[in-house]
Amino acid sequence: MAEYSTYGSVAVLQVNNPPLNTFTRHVLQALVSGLERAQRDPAVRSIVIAGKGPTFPAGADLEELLGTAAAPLLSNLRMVDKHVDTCQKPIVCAIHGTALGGGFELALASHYRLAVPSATLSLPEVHLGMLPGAGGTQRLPRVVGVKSAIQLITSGQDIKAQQALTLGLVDKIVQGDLLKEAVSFARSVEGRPLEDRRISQRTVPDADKVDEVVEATRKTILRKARGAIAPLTCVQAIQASVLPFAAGMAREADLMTYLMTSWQAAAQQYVFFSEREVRQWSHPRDKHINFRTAKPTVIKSVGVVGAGTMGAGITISLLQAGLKVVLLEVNKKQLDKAIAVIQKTLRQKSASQKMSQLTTTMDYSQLSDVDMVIEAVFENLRLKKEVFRKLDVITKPQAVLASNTSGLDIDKIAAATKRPDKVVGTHFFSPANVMRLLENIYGKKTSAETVATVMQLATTIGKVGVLVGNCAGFVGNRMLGPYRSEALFLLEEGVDPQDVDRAIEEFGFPMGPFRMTDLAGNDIGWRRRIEARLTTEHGPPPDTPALYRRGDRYCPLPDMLCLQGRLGQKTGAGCMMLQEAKDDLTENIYIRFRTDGSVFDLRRLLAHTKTLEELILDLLFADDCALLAHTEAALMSHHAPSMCNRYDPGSRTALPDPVVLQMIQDYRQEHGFKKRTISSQEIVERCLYSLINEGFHVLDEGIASRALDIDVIYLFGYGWPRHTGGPMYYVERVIGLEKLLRSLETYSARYPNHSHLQPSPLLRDMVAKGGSLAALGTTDSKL
Ligand SMILES: CCCCCCC[C@H](O)CC(=O)SCCNC(=O)CCNC(=O)[C@H](O)C(C)(C)COP(=O)([O-])OP(=O)([O-])OC[C@H]1O[C@@H](n2cnc3c(N)ncnc32)[C@H](O)[C@@H]1OP(=O)([O-])[O-]
Ligand SMILES: NC(=O)c1ccc[n+]([C@@H]2O[C@H](COP(=O)([O-])OP(=O)(O)OC[C@H]3O[C@@H](n4cnc5c(N)ncnc54)[C@H](O)[C@@H]3O)[C@@H](O)[C@H]2O)c1
Repeated sequence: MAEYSTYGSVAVLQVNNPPLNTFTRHVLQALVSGLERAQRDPAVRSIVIAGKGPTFPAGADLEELLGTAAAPLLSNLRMVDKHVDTCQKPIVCAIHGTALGGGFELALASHYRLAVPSATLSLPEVHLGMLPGAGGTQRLPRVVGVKSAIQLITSGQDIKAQQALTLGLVDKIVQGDLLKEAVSFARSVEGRPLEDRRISQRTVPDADKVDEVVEATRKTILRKARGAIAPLTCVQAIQASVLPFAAGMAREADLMTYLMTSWQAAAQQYVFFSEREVRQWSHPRDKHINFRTAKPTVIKSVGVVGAGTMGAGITISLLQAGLKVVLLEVNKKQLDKAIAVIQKTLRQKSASQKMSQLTTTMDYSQLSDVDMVIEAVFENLRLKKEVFRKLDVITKPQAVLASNTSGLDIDKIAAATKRPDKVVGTHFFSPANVMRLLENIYGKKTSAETVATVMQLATTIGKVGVLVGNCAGFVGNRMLGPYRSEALFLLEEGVDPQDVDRAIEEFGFPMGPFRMTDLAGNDIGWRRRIEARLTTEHGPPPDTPALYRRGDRYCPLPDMLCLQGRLGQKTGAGCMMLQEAKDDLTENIYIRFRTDGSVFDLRRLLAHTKTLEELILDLLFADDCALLAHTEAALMSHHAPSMCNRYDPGSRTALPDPVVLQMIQDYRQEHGFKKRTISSQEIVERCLYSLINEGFHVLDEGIASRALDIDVIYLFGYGWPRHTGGPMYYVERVIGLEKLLRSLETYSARYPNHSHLQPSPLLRDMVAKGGSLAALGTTDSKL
């Protein structure tokens, strides 16, 4: 637990609790005993504390901190702190690996800190809904000042050894044998006075500015982590660092107790463990196929097809993980743009050697040797099938073929190949090199080996892979459907898009549904609805009532906006919408054919001949890249106005757009909707409860095997606020399943045509029988 040895006058205490040397009560007890022994032994004149194996202690053991062992753990932790802080012999911490939380706090309580260059230090407790409760909020500001301490503690960010040296958090970077160096360092400081080495005895350097700093950061925190109590509580504790040390420690302890007993701490710790548990996947249809039994294929090289927004991001992720990538694109201009984006991003990460792992091409035969292909072409089934047919012929037979589709049928795509067992969905989220989620979708014929391969790929590239079944929209986008519909219905009844966004953002989302649609592009959903024949490029399908589709309520407002060319703010850089362009609804889209230089009005072409998708497909399969480039350039030069908001040039701040507000008002009048006042609570409930209700359907159908899979998808892919634990956790632990059921019953009685408000049978069943979401997925009953 903590091995004791001596090297002449130096006692060495090595924490040995593999794999992370976390502090359990027994480890701490062993540390206390070791410190007492070293203090008692007159031959010992200095002490070194280190971690055995791969790391210095990574903090308190969460299983114990959260369980019944919390009290002895905490009392032992305080005892260690006291022993270290008052020790009359110099204590040197020798840091390697990750000195996190309580581990870093132990180091701060010691007199000297040495670290290897690769060491990382951090106080990540805020991510667990807590604060650094072993003196971290009191000692860190005494070294780096209140301003930096607030920044480091409320972000929980990593501090690399070199930065720690600059900040004065470590005294020396050790290049050679850490333990040997630490022992010799300890020997060199024996007998020196210790009072000025005790951080607890120092004063906070920027104490006079504390109120000013706190006020400024409080605003940022309120904006960035709306609804989360831990960051603000951390600030309160740090604020107390200007008090005498003992008073500050007492304040820290009180605030820590408050946080540890909060529902948010429990929610965030659930998130921590769920993020790890999703790796322990099992095939929902056959539990014998799981992370233990299925062996992944080794992937060393990956082909990426399509160098658009997603293709470029996916390529960056793969290169950063050290994989070889062949990036294929049919549009030369787009390829050049993607290369520039990739180069720039990797340069920022000073990873120039990674560029040498990239081959770019417009020739499919270059994919003949890759271990896997990830397709990221336009979201069109016909095109994707065509691409997979081609890939099936060109790539080696054992290569895995994955699609980054946002929701198309994986089985239909697989059917275009002679290797459906090797076809799988790998749904990345935009920006693909930043967003942590990888939603992996197995089809009917996807083999266990293929599933294991893409789940392993997620880990290799630092993503959180979640395995889900195949259905329209899979888990994430399918659940988003009802949420978006309900947001639109709220517009009909009287609220403005900004009201909906505000309510959802106050709940904790970084962006409400309308700002999100503006950012992603309103045309994405429009194309999907056109493909699903819910609408057409010219308006509702013939003989279709304006407000109904297939018997269900339908809000055509987004289609109407698209028809007016209000396609939303494109995600590409510098694509802010301009007011002048937005009001020009008569603007046309032109295609210039290279062959004869003639210009066609795309709208007229669409009206008389084909759909936009079909037209683009024809152009693609004309195998004339220059022609495609012209088409895309023409499409891009069209200044599409935003859907609901106005964006001043160069700004991302969404402003209400009077044109849209007027349009909604006219729409209400035309369809006889009476405007009424709607509370934020109703907005949040109707949007989020309908999303969560769909989550119950997803579980019922076995599309997701566990509630935690859904939570992880929403936390890592959709910006669901982390402090609430995810949609399913939140509803079960905070709202209560019974309350959810009653609310859905009330809303569905009021809106009988909103089918997504009808409570799911699984929810009813669970409320009736008192079942728990956590227990779902541990039996095969529903799968
Ligand atoms: C008045 C009150 C006083 C209170 C005093 C409070 C003291 C202090 O302020 C509180 C803390 O220290 S809070 C703590 C502050 N510290 C943190 O927040 C550190 C959190 N940990 C991490 O950030 C990462 O695990 C590392 C970067 C350490 C390693 O990353 P990696 O190499 O990718 O490895 P991996 O896959 O991530 O983990 C491997 C296995 O270990 C498991 N496990 C991990 N940490 C655990 C823990 N603390 N515990 C238990 N288990 C923990 C993990 O679940 C996984 O289990 P599985 O069964 O194999 O799935
Ligand atoms: N953009 C998002 O937010 C997002 C998120 C998740 C998933 N997706 C999915 O990822 C896929 C790509 O989306 P995107 O946003 O990157 O699209 P995009 O329009 O930015 O890029 C698509 C690229 O594919 C290229 N392409 C078209 N046909 C090709 C072919 N036959 N061979 C090679 N390249 C071809 C196009 O030239 C274009 O550069 C879609 O299936 C989409 O649904 C998108």
